[in-house]
Amino acid sequence: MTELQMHTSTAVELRDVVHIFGSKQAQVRALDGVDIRFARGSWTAVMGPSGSGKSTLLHCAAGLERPTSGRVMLGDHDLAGASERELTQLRRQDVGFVFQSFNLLGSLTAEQNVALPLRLAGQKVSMTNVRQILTDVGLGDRFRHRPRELSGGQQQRVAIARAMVTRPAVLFADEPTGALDSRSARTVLALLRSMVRSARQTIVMVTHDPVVAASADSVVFLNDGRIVDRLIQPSVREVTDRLAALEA
Ligand SMILES: Nc1ncnc2c1ncn2[C@@H]1O[C@H](COP(=O)(O)OP(=O)(O)OP(=O)(O)O)[C@@H](O)[C@H]1O
Repeated sequence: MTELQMHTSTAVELRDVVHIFGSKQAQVRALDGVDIRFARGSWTAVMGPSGSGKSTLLHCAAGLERPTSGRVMLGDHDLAGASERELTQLRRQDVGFVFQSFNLLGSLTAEQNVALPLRLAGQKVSMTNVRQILTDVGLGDRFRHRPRELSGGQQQRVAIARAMVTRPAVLFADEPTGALDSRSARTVLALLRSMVRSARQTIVMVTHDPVVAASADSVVFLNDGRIVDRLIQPSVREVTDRLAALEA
């Protein structure tokens, strides 16, 4: 049995999801009937041309955006029926995010930023654990630094540490290696792999980089708000070729 075949349960599922932005005169159909299932303990990269709907897919899957129609299941929870309060609770307990903009709080140190999701969820904060995660992302000597005292790549790693600290069932990441040099990117990709392998966490990641995408178990391709292909354990070359064909 392959690693992929062992994944039995579903972490996230989108069923016929449509998402329309804007009013009648200027409507954009960002997602146009998306059906996809992300198995527990799997790592999926989402790729596609600019404007194809990748971020919208991530936001709908994570419950940050309510789709215009269709259903989103997060584990056993149907997000369509969830109240704002239930959604907030789900996001705090079951979901981690890494955004392109990092979203760190400028007045807090790196370790305070990482500890924040635990505090918000009312969980006990172990500073040893927080510092271990910061050390894992290569910031063992930056615990007390504030975001403005860190480089863009270091801030991105704090954001990754913060998303990992609650050990979320699903981690959603938008360009998680976008601001990193190739060495830091490799460290982060190895961390993501270990989350999937040892803790059976699920990762859904948007990326423009074929090398990063090929680190995942599978790569989903979007075009004009529709899923047009899915490659299982592709090579960098296969990803590059498929993307080039879509962007042509
Ligand atoms: N808040 C919004 N209001 C109106 N249109 C939007 C909004 N957000 C996104 N869109 C439109 O929806 C479509 C999909 O956007 P989305 O950000 O999901 O694409 P993407 O594939 O992530 O793009 P990129 O690779 O450039 O980040 C685009 O045409 C975009 O202009």
